[in-house]
Amino acid sequence: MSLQLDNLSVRRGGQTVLDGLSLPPLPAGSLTALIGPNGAGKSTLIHALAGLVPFQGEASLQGVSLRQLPPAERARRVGLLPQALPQGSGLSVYEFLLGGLRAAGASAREAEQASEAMLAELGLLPLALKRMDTLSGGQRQMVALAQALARRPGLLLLDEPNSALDLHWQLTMLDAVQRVVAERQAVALLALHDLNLALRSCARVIVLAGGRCRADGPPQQVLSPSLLAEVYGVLGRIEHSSRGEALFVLERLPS
Ligand SMILES: Nc1ncnc2c1ncn2[C@@H]1O[C@H](COP(=O)(O)OP(=O)(O)OP(=O)(O)O)[C@@H](O)[C@H]1O
Repeated sequence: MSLQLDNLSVRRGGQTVLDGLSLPPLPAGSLTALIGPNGAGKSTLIHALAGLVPFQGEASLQGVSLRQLPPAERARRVGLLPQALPQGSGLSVYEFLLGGLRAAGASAREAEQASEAMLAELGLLPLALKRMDTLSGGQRQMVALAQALARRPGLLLLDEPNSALDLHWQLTMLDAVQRVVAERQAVALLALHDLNLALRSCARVIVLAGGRCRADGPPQQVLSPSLLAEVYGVLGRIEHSSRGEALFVLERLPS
């Protein structure tokens, strides 16, 4: 499985938001971070790949054009965690997961098994019978991610999956994403602002700015002080802890 983007462009509101994006294939089995400043086009790329925003050019998963997939097949193959989370509803968490799986074509029995297994794997069983409209923002994000993961799609598109999560849940969720992606040999693209999570969990980082790819490669190579200054307008650097972990240090604005 791999995801190929070739000359992908998106116009929104009369502006070119993604400008002829071509990338070496995104591999299966590991996480790719999509980083870049606010307004760079990260969510737009994720929405285009999920079929929510029209695009020019080509995007194909294992040689199959995403644009040509019928909606039901696309729902089966592509799992999306949007930045704007589902609003509360009267559904229970368990029913919400079941609904996502059924919409992606699972039988009732498959949906029940996959929902229970994913809630158990993520430690979310205590929330199973809670109504969606009684959850906190972070709990809703966990449940929406659980729904995307439970379907075990070939392409996972996660838009800031950790933005509402506390430290424990950030690691729980990213580790679960890594497990599912490795087991399923799925392609995973995660829009992230937290460079330390990109360093910890992602094999590759794509830096978007102004709708174009400014850098692409292993995080420790890509996240150089000069790139951070150019793309974000900040002074920052990567340091290594005494245990060898790469850590991003945000210093200050340039004087
Ligand atoms: N529905 C829309 N209509 C018109 N323009 C839009 C729409 N959604 C986004 N844009 C524009 O597209 C550009 C890219 O937005 P996008 O949300 O993809 O950026 P992003 O990199 O995800 O930003 P952030 O980090 O702030 O979430 C921005 O200039 C934004 O104003």
